[in-house]
Amino acid sequence: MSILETPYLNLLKEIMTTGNDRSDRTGTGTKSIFGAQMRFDLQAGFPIITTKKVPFGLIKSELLWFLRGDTNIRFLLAHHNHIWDEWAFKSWIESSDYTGPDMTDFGLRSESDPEFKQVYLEEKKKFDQKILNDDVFAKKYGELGNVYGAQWRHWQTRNGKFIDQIQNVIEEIKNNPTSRRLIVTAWNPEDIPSAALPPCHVLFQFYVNDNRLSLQLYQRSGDMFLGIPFNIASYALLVHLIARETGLKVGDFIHTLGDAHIYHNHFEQVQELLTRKPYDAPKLWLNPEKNKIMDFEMTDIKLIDYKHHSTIKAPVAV
Ligand SMILES: Nc1nc(=O)c2c([nH]1)NC[C@@H]1CN(c3ccc(C(=O)N[C@@H](CCC(=O)O)C(=O)O)cc3)CN21
Ligand SMILES: O=c1ccn([C@H]2C[C@H](O)[C@@H](COP(=O)(O)O)O2)c(=O)[nH]1
Repeated sequence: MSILETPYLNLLKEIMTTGNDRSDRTGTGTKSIFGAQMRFDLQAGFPIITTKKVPFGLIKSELLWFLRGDTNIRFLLAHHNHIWDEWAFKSWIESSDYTGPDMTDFGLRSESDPEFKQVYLEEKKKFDQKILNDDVFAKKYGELGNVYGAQWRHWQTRNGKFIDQIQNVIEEIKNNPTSRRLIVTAWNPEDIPSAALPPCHVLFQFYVNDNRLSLQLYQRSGDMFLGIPFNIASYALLVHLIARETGLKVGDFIHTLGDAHIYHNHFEQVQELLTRKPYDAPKLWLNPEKNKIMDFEMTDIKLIDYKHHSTIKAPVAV
């Protein structure tokens, strides 16, 4: 059987050997190429990376969070998902309400200074607890602004109305499957200056052929080691969910990247990953009793036979 993650492994190799050395916003430094594409046949299995352990539970809770139109990290914390913490924490420590120890540049500093890392982890733990237990605090500091959930489900128009792009595209897929306008965009130029992190997965388009639903994503910036395995699994899951609601089978997921990069402090991890032999891809199980994306909960979504190598830890660039 062919190995589903081959396009991912090949792209890692290509960036390691031909990538440009570039400085970046986070001060970490990357090797990067511009313009790349991976294609995954979703009939052949579920494209989750097997050469390291990818925490699928976090991917499920993040996607359900987007689909709820939620932009507050409280829902994620309640599901033990911490992948968005740093960006909320940043707005907290930069606010005038924060009076704790100096947290300037906490991302990079905690990598080089173990003593500081302890102080930082303590502060972040307190922050997370406060988000979970204090409604007023959560409303003010758990909010990430107009991130994916907001743009997908309640894009705000000039005249104060809201557009539900997900509901609209589902209707269009059902009623007008050959449409070439089956698009959802998260990139709203008006919101970019105020966003904690401008959207990385910027725009996606659906395509229906032979009763199969395909999706192509344009991602402007991809952290190949940490972010991309999440993004691949997340969009593959989205195709399955929308296919379920529209009564279609799954087709391809095509992942198109702008700046595809590997951070300098991920090189060793990437080398280690590339020595590993991938396993056959698992299958996705969706609760057969559910048909509407909004009805899906964590326990309605499972991977069957996800065989994988061990976790490889890597620091996230903030
Ligand atoms: N530099 C950077 N890379 C990203 O991938 C990224 C951002 N920033 N900012 C926004 C989101 C948050 N994302 C993240 C953040 C952290 C992990 C991460 O640390 N993943 C670990 C597991 C974490 C855990 O188990 O809690 C991994 O091994 O995949 C992954 C994606 C993706 N995005
Ligand atoms: O879903 C995501 C979200 C973020 N990333 C990565 C890509 C970059 O490394 C950073 C974002 O930094 P920018 O300077 O805004 O490009 O996060 C990802 O891979 N996937």
